[in-house]
Amino acid sequence: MSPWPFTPSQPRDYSLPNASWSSEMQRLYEHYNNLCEMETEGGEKIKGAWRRLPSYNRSLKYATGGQCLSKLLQGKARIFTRNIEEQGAGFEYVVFVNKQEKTCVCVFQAGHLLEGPPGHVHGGAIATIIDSVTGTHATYLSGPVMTANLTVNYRSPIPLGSVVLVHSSLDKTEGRKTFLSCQVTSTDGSKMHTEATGIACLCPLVWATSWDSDGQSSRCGDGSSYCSERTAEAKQSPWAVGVLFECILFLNDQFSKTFTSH
Ligand SMILES: CCCCC/C=C\C/C=C\C/C=C\C/C=C\CCCC(=O)SCCNC(=O)CCNC(=O)[C@H](O)C(C)(C)COP(=O)(O)OP(=O)(O)OC[C@H]1O[C@@H](n2cnc3c(N)ncnc32)[C@H](O)[C@@H]1OP(=O)(O)O
Repeated sequence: MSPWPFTPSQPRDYSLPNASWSSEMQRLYEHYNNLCEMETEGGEKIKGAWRRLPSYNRSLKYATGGQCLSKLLQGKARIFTRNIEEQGAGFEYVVFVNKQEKTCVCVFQAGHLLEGPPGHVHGGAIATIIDSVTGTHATYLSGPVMTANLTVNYRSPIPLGSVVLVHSSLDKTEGRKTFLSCQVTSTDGSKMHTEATGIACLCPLVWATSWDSDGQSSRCGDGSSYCSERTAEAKQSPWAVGVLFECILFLNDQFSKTFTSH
């Protein structure tokens, strides 16, 4: 055992295949994964248009500088979609983004703990996966965001255990706001299960600090500036932002305790 309590551990990436994945889930994972890397005529491997985003079960633990404080302050916190231990019982999903097209696709297999109507996925679980995919997409494009608005239209029920595709696309950006559209379809695209639109709002702190030294805004609605590269993976967040978020969460917790104990 290490004498140092904050020794970094290797995070588990929850978006990699596991034994619960159906053959369809596995097939689609391989399909998009193959698009992440291309082979030239000379046999050289180059980056493809798509990129798989890793996924962890805690939001700040793996941010640079976040993992130390998160052991103290966020011991029991878990990302909602990754908090069921049993493989295949909850949300099994993997997210891929296409940087050039500013689109995003998630391969989603819904487990038995997500039941709503008998044999079908709960509407809240569908909204959750949509929120997670559009939130991840907006974060990739614009930086750390909060969902300000999510409008969901349920068109046809999703059978439990089935695999569906969650497509997210960028409609526009306006100041701090990123507007996205989302469709949940069958894997062959023939059936529309759910349609949604959402507005993700860049966190005030990030907005306030997203100015380059030359006075130009570096916020990145066009997905081309620095934040698109640094935000999708929490690992790449600046440590100061991680520490600040942890402190905000800690203070918030302390205030809540103070007010509920009287
Ligand atoms: C604690 C910090 C957490 C930070 C997270 C950091 C990193 C994330 C990292 C990785 C993410 C990876 C994966 C994502 C996975 C899951 C995603 C889950 C996402 C969620 O599950 S997240 C929880 C639910 N979410 C909330 O809990 C938000 C509660 N809310 C607020 O925190 C405020 O409401 C806020 C911040 C949204 C805005 O507040 P504010 O004070 O900063 O700014 P303000 O009100 O001025 O709005 C600015 C402009 O947005 C327009 N606007 C505002 N609200 C609107 C609405 N509803 N409809 C249409 N437009 C709206 C205004 O009209 C104005 O527009 P304009 O600039 O044009 O005037």
